[in-house]
Amino acid sequence: MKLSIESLVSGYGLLDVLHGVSIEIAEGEVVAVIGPNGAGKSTLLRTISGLVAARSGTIRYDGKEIGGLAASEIPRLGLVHVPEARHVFGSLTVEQNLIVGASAASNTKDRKSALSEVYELFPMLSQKARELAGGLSGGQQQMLAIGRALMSRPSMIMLDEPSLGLAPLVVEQMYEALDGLRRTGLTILLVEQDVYMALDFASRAYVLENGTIALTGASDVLRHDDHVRRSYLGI
Ligand SMILES: Nc1ncnc2c1ncn2[C@@H]1O[C@H](COP(=O)(O)OP(=O)(O)OP(=O)(O)O)[C@@H](O)[C@H]1O
Repeated sequence: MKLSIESLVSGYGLLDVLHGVSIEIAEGEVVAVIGPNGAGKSTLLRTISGLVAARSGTIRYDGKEIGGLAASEIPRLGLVHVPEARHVFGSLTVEQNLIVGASAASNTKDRKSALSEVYELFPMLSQKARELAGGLSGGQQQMLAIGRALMSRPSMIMLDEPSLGLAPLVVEQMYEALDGLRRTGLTILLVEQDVYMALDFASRAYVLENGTIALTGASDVLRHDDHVRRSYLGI
């Protein structure tokens, strides 16, 4: 397994948010986590990437326990997280923002080839390379945040609600761009409130409710599940 999480408990202060979550993602899989507001989806990604400490349970990445590692060590293992808040540097150009994402250990040649890979995936970023990131639209900033994460050449990426705050047409454009990313064979864990988009994009999904996995299955099966239809698809 690429990522294997067992009985994960985590939270903030006195509050437990995840109450024993177990999920598995194989190499090259595209998996979504869906669920209502406050279910703990972002907390799950933050715990995997070391921003929130796990209270118990195990998190294995490429077979290695990463549960106790610092947030700065995890991207070095090839696992990157694009958080909900995009945090692009508005006063830097698009290209400068991308360079910030390159691994500190990389040399100029590595950076150049990482840049051209990102530009190939997201041609819009290449067209706007010399423009200030602050002038980009929300959707373009989201793509920049994803492009920046790709600069370290990860083997797995976690995306937290890439559609948040974007107009429906922009969401569709962004998922078209993400389709190229999926076709590279990268392992992807996607947290998404837009359940239609999530089930279209991922081959499998977990439904997280109140900090526990309520349901899991292939996207095609979940799309026809009564609970998913009633609670998330409004059918
Ligand atoms: N930094 C924090 N400190 C304390 N409580 C937090 C913090 N971040 C989130 N929470 C609480 O943890 C619970 C789960 O939040 P989380 O953001 O993981 O949910 P979510 O499923 O991602 O929902 P959303 O889609 O609203 O982001 C919520 O009750 C939230 O209020």
